[in-house]
Amino acid sequence: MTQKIDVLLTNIGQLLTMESEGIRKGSEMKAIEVIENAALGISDGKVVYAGKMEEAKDFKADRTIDCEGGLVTPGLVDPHTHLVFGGSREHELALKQQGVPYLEILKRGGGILSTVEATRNATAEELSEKASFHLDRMISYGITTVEAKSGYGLDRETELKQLRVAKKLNEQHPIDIVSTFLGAHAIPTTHKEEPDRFLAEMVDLLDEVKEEGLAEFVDIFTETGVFTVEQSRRYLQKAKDKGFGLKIHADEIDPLGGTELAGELGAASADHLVGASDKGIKKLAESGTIASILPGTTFYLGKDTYARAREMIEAGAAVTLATDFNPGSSPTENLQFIMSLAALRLKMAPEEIWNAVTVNAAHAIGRGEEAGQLAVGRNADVVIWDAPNYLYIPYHYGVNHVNTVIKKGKVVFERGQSLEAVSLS
Ligand SMILES: N=CN[C@@H](CCC(=O)O)C(=O)O
Ligand SMILES: [Zn+2]
Repeated sequence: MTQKIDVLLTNIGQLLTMESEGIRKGSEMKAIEVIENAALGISDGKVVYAGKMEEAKDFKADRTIDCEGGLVTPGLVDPHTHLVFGGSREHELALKQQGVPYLEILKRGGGILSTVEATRNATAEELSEKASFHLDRMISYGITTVEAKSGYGLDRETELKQLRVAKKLNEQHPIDIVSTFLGAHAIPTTHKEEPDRFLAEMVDLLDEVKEEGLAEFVDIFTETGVFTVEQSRRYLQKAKDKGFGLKIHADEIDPLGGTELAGELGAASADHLVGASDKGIKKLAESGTIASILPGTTFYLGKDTYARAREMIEAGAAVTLATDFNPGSSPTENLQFIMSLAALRLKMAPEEIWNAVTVNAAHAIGRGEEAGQLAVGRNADVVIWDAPNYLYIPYHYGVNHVNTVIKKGKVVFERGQSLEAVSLS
């Protein structure tokens, strides 16, 4: 019997549904379900069919999209970005080339602090227009859900301004935005000698952030010259008591022990982890805190040592990957490039990489039940790729392989001609 639906994707060479009951940890990250010669049915913004093409004959769709034998996957989830900020920092590239370290630029009042100044000076409209431009680019790269941190205000007014911009964009833009309060991103020059007083001011802001529904998570930069592990523990415990989920910029540059702290506090994720200790890795595996690895940042900071993803996976931890999109240490919206770095530098297997940017990424930002999978009944957030199979995306690096992006059943990005599929057929 004929069943009327809104959209039917036909002629899918490989369909990755990424169906998973929960977070994928350790060896589970190798699991991947591939349906060949598949079709995907969508109605009212939800997936109504994901299976073999020959079993989809009874669907009558308002719109049919021929995927030309290409790959179809869930929309990608980027679980760590600094989306809303003023200005840009291209002038820092020359300093980096001269060998000036990232933390030294910050110490001189540049780095994060220069973006703080630009963000304080920008109007909400200017910030929104700029962030919207970056969101459009993210969608074009296949990202349909993104986390966005504040942290370029370091004062009440500007932190709230950033978070309100993100909240409004979440309502207006097709992409789903999950907000994190990162008021503890750096010590402002006004509080240089009084980091504890500064953290107390940020704690005072938390009730307001909660009441206005401006953030679900609270994050802190635990790093040499920024906040100590002890300060981070006290700060995050207060945030946890107020009902926020936790995240930590942990062991990005110096191995201070932020990874252990994330596990100890039951954080949703510990992010960066380049200097994570053996003890920290063990703690991640035991605690269920997701290891959020940001290889684009290591690449852009010109480091040779990357986070020990293999050891984390082998210890049984769940790994996710993110762009860390920000104006200083990782100015890119291209999560596909991050997938290539994960293959080449982190030695992650393609199956692990796909689990990292879908299932685990969604869980890292509290969207495990909605995003990152194409099971019947879930949101139809879908990417149609100009690529013949899932191995192809990390392999052919540095370019955009997206053909079409569908968000909650609506086409939100279309490249038009399927260049790769044409040349690959
Ligand atoms: N390390 C701290 N925060 C960002 C960088 C922010 C910036 O440099 O503007 C990060 O995750 O890399
Ligand atoms: Zn970050």
